[in-house]
Amino acid sequence: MFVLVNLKTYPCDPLEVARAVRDVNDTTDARLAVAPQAAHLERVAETGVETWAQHVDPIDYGSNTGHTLAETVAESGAVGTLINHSEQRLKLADIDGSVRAAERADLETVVCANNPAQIGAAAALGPDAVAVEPPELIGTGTPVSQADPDVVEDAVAAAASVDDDVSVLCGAGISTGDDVVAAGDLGSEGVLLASGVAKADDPEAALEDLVEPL
Ligand SMILES: O=C(CO)COP(=O)(O)O
Repeated sequence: MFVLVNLKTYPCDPLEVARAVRDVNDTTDARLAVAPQAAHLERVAETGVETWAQHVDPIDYGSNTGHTLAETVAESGAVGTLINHSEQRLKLADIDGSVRAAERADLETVVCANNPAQIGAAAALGPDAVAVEPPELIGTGTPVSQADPDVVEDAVAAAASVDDDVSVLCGAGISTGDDVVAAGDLGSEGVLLASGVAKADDPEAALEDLVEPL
């Protein structure tokens, strides 16, 4: 299972979480990675943890003030990027452009989507993976794998019907090892989570709990 920890703009110490993700990764067969804010990418990557960006823009080098260029993200040490997170929604053409920009920079891609229909559309753009995250469950602590198992199974079916090579993650409310196991049982190849680790008093303990049954 792939466990991708999105730090959003939570007021956590990104280096503390990065070191915890790195250290717990060394204890498990699961693959763990962290997605800090763009301004923290370089320092987080220097810890040796697998580092992802939260977003790249559908742009190339040039006059794009305030944008995030995929090549700069890669130079900062990221190996992948989220695209179209529920808190950073893009138009379809821009999702496509961001996937192409990430590919140009050799970044792995996870395109997020709200529901199975959008997952099918996202999979058609040829990312490495898609992630289904019902917005109403994000940050609630109520895991999508329990509250809405159909949405995960339907997302897996939607992606497979478009492109078998696109893996499916799920997210929203995931915070325990049981939630991760339930996600896997529904056909998900990984989970995307945030508050369960970024807002935990002890992020390393939270991560150990997440991977314990894997
Ligand atoms: O948006 C999410 C991950 O990108 C999910 O957030 P929570 O894990 O806080 O529900």
